[in-house]
Amino acid sequence: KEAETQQKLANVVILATGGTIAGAGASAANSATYQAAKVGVDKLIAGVPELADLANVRGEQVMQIASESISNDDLLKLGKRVAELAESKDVDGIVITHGTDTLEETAYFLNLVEKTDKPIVVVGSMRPGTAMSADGMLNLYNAVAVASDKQSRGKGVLVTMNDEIQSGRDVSKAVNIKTEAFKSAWGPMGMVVEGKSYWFRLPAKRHTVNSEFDIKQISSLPQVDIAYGYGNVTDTAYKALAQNGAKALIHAGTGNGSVSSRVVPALQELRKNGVQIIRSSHVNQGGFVLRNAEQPDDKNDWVVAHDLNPQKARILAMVAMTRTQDSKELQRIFWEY
Ligand SMILES: NC(=O)CC[C@H](N)C(=O)O
Repeated sequence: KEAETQQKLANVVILATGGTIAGAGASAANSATYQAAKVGVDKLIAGVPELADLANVRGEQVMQIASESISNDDLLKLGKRVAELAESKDVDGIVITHGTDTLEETAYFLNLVEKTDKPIVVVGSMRPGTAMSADGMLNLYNAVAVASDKQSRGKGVLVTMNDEIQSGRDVSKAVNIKTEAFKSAWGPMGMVVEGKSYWFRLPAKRHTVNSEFDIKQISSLPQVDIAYGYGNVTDTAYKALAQNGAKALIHAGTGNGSVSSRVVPALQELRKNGVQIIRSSHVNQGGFVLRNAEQPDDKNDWVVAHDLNPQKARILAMVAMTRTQDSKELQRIFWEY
């Protein structure tokens, strides 16, 4: 009988990378003061025995770090392992446990480069498993539920936090400390309740199987950096980043990606020297940058990031620049993904 149920259940692999979902604090009252990336994947799985009702689950420890320390090489390593598993006949879905600080970057990266329609779900938690009202167990249960559900196929990389199913492209950490940390300007795609998914929206942007990018063809990512716009800003950071080897600079601009008159000449000069300039907005949850609004992008030969926040714009620029150095092509890619 047990063998029969196992056959019917989906096979889900949990790739663990660290973060608070693998965190541990000294006392149950430590919801914010604790060490991330302490608990191994087998212990995480053993902590939620109900996972066995949803899927045949097995775990792999890909790395064990706090997500603010994830490097481009880590992204490539994870992306390549996801692709290998997605090709395997006996894998139906993949869950990635991840720190929440850069979860949105990894989810968007995978959304761009994984050529599969199998569900890929990225999940984290805001409180360590040792804390009162820890959220990791339920978030993980929901992630495995979504990853084992055929309905989740072909919808791009997903994020399950706080009972919601979010698009990995759109979602961003908008609140810290609280468990309702992840929001999208365009709303969640659905809800997951007691192991069942309820869908309401589909992504309109190109992703996974419809993407022109493929992790198998990417062996390194170019250096792309971010500089922040604010009152009284100088061009020091922009120049220093370029001097240090940045192939593209993401301007984390004020408002609709506006650029201070003290910074404009440096960015024009850098573009002439071959550095791509990409204007985004650091407005929380709703930056929206249009070409030639605020700055003459056609004249300057700059690119706009549209609704992508600066950290997501960095991911797309890196992936795009593995294929093209042409600013018009880059702009097309920024409209389509
Ligand atoms: N809630 C979290 O996961 C944050 C922990 C840590 N800073 C990380 O991103 O991995």
